[in-house]
Amino acid sequence: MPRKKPVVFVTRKLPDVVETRMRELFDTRLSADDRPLSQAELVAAVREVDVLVPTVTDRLDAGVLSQAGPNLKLIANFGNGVDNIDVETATNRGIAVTNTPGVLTEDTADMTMALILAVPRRIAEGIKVMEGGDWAGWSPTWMLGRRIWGKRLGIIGMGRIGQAVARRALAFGMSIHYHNRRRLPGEVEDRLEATWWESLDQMLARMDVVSVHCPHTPGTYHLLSARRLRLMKKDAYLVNTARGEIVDENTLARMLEAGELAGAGLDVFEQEPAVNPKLVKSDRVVLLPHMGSATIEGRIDMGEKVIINIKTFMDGHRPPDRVLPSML
Ligand SMILES: NC(=O)C1=CN([C@@H]2O[C@H](COP(=O)(O)OP(=O)(O)OC[C@H]3O[C@@H](n4cnc5c(N)ncnc54)[C@H](O)[C@@H]3O)[C@@H](O)[C@H]2O)C=CC1
Ligand SMILES: O=C(O)C(=O)CO
Repeated sequence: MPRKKPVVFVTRKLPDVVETRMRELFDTRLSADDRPLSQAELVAAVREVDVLVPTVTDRLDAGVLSQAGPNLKLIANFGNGVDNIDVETATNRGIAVTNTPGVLTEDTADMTMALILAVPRRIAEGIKVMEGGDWAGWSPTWMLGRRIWGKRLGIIGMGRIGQAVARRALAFGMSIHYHNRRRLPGEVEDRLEATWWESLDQMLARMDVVSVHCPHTPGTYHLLSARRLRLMKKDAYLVNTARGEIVDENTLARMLEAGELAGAGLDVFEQEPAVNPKLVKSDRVVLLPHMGSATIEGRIDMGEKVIINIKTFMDGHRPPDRVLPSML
């Protein structure tokens, strides 16, 4: 007799090709309307299904997980960051967690590099001028930004995305500096011409551009606290495509307003989709709606990873992208 297909609940609309394959392989319940689920809706889902496929917009906290039914064995996150899931509680309850690392590295690094270029070179302001029909012609002293070449880039979290950003920035003539939980092997440092800073505080005080690429965990919440943001040079720029919670957004907004930092490029925010109104008003920032990994190719690759993780797990093997609390 053929084995019963696992019941898989997908919280958001995924690319058609991914949904089609999921329907072929699993007893798949797709999102009826593409919107974040409420906590009550998540509870209803985890009570019933074998596998949940959430995204960054679904908060699977201890409260929700405590109500999981006996069938729930896997949370296969459609996303790299797992800060939307209480991995420890899930693991303690015998629910495995997987994510989608690697396939969105290059896309997110591209978007980061775009912000590293866009903010100092005032690209968004230039676009506004053109859209407003306000261009009075070239002038030697108008719309001057800051040169990228020769500047110091400080990367916080030199993992997959951090290193992919370093490769790009090196090609733009920036000098690469990084702070990471662990120092990289010598050959990787040599290839990236990267300087390691054991002290984040010391690195922050010397960089022209700081780019955030560590995960959001209890240990990195407000890693860029008010105190640390104030260590940055007044003419420095901050770029964050990791998670909003890593930066004290209110302090950042106040500092930008007061001219205590030159600018910021942000793809992620503390209370998404809400954005601090001071940031929205500021000419010193480029804001993006969490679109670091938003390519058609990337989203299909993420879907494939989710499918492989579910299939491997359901076939009784260790899924390739298992996340354990000790990894966070
Ligand atoms: N904007 C977007 O659309 C996307 C955002 N992301 C975010 O990017 C993050 C990083 O992704 P990957 O590079 O693939 O992860 P990764 O695990 O390869 O790299 C993270 C690095 O941060 C380091 N780290 C951890 N805690 C640290 C700390 N306290 N101080 C300094 N370094 C620390 C780790 O040692 C590791 O080297 C994800 O966790 C996710 O939140 C990921 C994909 C898309
Ligand atoms: O995968 C992630 O971590 C995201 O932020 C969305 O791609």
